[in-house]
Amino acid sequence: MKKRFLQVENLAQRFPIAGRNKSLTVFEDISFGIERGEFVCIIGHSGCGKSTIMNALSGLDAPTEGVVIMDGKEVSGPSLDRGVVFQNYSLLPWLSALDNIIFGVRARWPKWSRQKIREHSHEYLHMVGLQEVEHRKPGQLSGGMRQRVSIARAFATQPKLLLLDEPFGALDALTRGVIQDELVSICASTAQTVFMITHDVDEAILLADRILLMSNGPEAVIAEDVVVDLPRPRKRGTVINQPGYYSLRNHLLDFLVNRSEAARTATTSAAPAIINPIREASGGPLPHAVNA
Ligand SMILES: Nc1ncnc2c1ncn2[C@@H]1O[C@H](COP(=O)(O)OP(=O)(O)OP(=O)(O)O)[C@@H](O)[C@H]1O
Repeated sequence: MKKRFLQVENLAQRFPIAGRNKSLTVFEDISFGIERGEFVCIIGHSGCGKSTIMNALSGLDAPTEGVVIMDGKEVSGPSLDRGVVFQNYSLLPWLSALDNIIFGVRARWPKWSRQKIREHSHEYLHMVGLQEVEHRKPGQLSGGMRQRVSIARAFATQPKLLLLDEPFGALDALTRGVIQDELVSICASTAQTVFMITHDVDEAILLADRILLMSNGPEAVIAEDVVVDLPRPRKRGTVINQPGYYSLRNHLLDFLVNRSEAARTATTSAAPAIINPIREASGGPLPHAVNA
């Protein structure tokens, strides 16, 4: 079997239940892969185990069983090869926006000169449009600006894999849209490999090459590996006009509303079924949108 850049093999996670001689099986026998340069989103109801999978990919937590192999090496702890952006920004409050990025860049390339580190960090602050506020500390920035600094810092360290855990969850719709557009263009220009958790079906369609659909927990499975067969570059305002957009969107919503519970017992194989709703629908008329 062809090995992908990131290979997740038979992952299981169990946590002891306090005061009981039992454990909680969050998921078992999860396998999937990601190609270099791919953008993969994972969607599933609250508590199904998305963050637990991300923790295993980042190396922050060891799985109970199974392995994660990145670029031929087993993930056995955190590494600067993997950048993580959380919902709550995790910036250092005593450093300016620019110094927060410099901090990450210096850790990544300790032998670089001060000037090179500064220029490189500047470039990424510029990329997210924050050059005007480089001297401000996180407490003097809006939530959206703070999240842009986090994203700039993560991209500036050029990790082999970028892990995004609902990075826009706390932002208002307008700011979220602006940063999504930035993410689309940064990913297009850097071919960054990304694994992202989101609850937002439209965001996943805008950004992803593939969307993994997770059944409800406990004992969750990745039931489907949905191909997002829409041309790039995608734009927020026009992607909805692409043929097949609503077939894809309805497929995802139908899973979340109607199928995510039963999928847990219906899925028998560790590798999820590969589904291409756009291609499947291309022969017939497009269905109407489901109200989200
Ligand atoms: N350290 C831990 N100890 C015990 N149980 C845990 C631990 N971490 C996670 N869990 C449990 O594992 C399950 C999956 O949690 P996880 O945070 O991965 O879900 P999620 O899909 O990311 O949820 P959400 O969308 O709400 O963030 C939950 O039932 C949670 O309570």
